[in-house]
Amino acid sequence: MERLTPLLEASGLTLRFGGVTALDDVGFEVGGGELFAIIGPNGAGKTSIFNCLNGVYRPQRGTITLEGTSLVGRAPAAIAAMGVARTFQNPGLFSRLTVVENLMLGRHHLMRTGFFSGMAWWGRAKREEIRHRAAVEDIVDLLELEPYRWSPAGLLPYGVAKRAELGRALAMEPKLLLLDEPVAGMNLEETEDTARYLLEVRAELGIAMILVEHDMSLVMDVADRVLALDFGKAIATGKPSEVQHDPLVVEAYLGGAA
Ligand SMILES: Nc1ncnc2c1ncn2[C@@H]1O[C@H](COP(=O)(O)OP(=O)(O)OP(=O)(O)O)[C@@H](O)[C@H]1O
Repeated sequence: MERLTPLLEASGLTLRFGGVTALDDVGFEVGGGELFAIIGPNGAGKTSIFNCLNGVYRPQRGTITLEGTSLVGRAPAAIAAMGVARTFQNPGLFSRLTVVENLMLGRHHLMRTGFFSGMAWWGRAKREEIRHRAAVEDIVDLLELEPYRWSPAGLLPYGVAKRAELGRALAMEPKLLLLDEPVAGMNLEETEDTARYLLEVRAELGIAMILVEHDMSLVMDVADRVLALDFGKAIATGKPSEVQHDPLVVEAYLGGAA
């Protein structure tokens, strides 16, 4: 039977910093529309994987392909333009701009019309503007950002700022979204809201997501599959319930807590 090509394929990833091996022969695949989580104790290599995926680090060995096209050696901006978006632990919004303006900026790379061509082709520029505004409105609806649409991002409560940052990443219309600890610093209610929004993004938009997260209950609730890392090595991959009970994973976490 013919095997479908996964959206993202990483194989043999090895990343060293001097004597430290941050990633040691790590491989995984993410399918279209899949919510894939990466877990592991502090220093296990989770952030290093994100930095390899988005071109901040170049692994010494291994391959990464998005729809069959290699990402290794490409600059972060080129990888973003290929459809890989990322959110950060601390929201990186423009604090003086409103939520809607921040979301519009997320669409900047999709905008074709510059100022002068906009003057010459007013009709086309107008149609493009309407299309971008409609796409932003869909995200405002999906993430329930309506009450905050005119608020400067710098004045948003923390949980809402993280949601607006998710919105800005979605506005890029990515194929793959990298979420770096999306519930770090959130209270229980904000965490539950985030879980709901992530599930809605998957259901409504079908965007594949990779989630790095310390909050195990969130991972267990939302992830389709989980990769567990320890000391830069992949120690388990599978359904959340399988990985949670894997002896190597239990040992890695208990070892870390001892
Ligand atoms: N720029 C760097 N220079 C030197 N060592 C690094 C660098 N980045 C990461 N490392 C090392 O690589 C290893 C993996 O780090 P990484 O940040 O990927 O882990 P992590 O799983 O994301 O940890 P945390 O949960 O604490 O964020 C660690 O030993 C770390 O000290």
